[in-house]
Amino acid sequence: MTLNIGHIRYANCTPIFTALAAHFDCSGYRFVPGVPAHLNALLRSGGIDLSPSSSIEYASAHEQYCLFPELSISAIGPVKSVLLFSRVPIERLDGATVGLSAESDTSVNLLKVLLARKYGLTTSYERTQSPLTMALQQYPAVLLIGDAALKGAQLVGDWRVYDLGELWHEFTGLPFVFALWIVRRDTVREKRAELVALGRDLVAAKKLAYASYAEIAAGCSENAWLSAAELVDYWQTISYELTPAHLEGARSFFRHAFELGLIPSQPELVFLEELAG
Ligand SMILES: C=C(O[C@@H]1C=C(C(=O)O)C=C[C@H]1O)C(=O)O
Repeated sequence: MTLNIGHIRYANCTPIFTALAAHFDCSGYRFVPGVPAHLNALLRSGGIDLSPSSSIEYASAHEQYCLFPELSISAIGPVKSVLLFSRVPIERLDGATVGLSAESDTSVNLLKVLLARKYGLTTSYERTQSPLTMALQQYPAVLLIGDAALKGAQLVGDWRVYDLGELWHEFTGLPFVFALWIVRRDTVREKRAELVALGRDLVAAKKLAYASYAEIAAGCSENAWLSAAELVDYWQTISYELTPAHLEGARSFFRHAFELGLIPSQPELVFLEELAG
């Protein structure tokens, strides 16, 4: 039975997907590319079975989902690819309308939590698909994620750049979990054995990837716009683990999001192996 797996088409996912394809039998998998917001919608509707996807998507519909253990896309401090570009110091955004990446669901809510709780600001938000320099003519500040943020950081302009992983770490002292590996419970009922095998292979692929970042960087398409050394540095910045500290960071984010009315409830973090067969 085929497993339909979301593949975030960002550089942050390249190591694990490359290692999975290089070392494991992927003939039972169909990979569905997309940006996180698109993959979140596919997960919700059953268009895919599982994906590394926005942690807030898990929180928003957790009755439908469970998680793979030991895997995430997180940061313990700066992340390099979730950036607020701002024409004014962040403290001066009170009353402003901030432009938001249309690709993100977690980071837009992280920004809302930080501006409200760390800085005590009241702000409005609008989604935008405009390129950075155009968007910054329309909004005093713009949030980008993924490859668009990495590319934005290469531009020189009259703006400040705030790294949301770093701001969260300053605020809480905790890791921030941007993406979890989210699995539909429907799929667990139908394809548990395939999911267990994939979860095991992904953890092994992660470890193989750690040992071969330079080789993966040399062979991947992203090195057309980010040097191999910068890619390795980026992957070493990201934390792909899901330790108790990561879980504490996720719970803390969900608590703030719930208190601000951004999610309907505070979810339990339920893992695949905890679901009855
Ligand atoms: C670190 C990142 O984490 C991501 C951010 C996401 C979001 O904001 O919804 C979702 C998946 C991750 O790719 C990034 O994309 O730069």
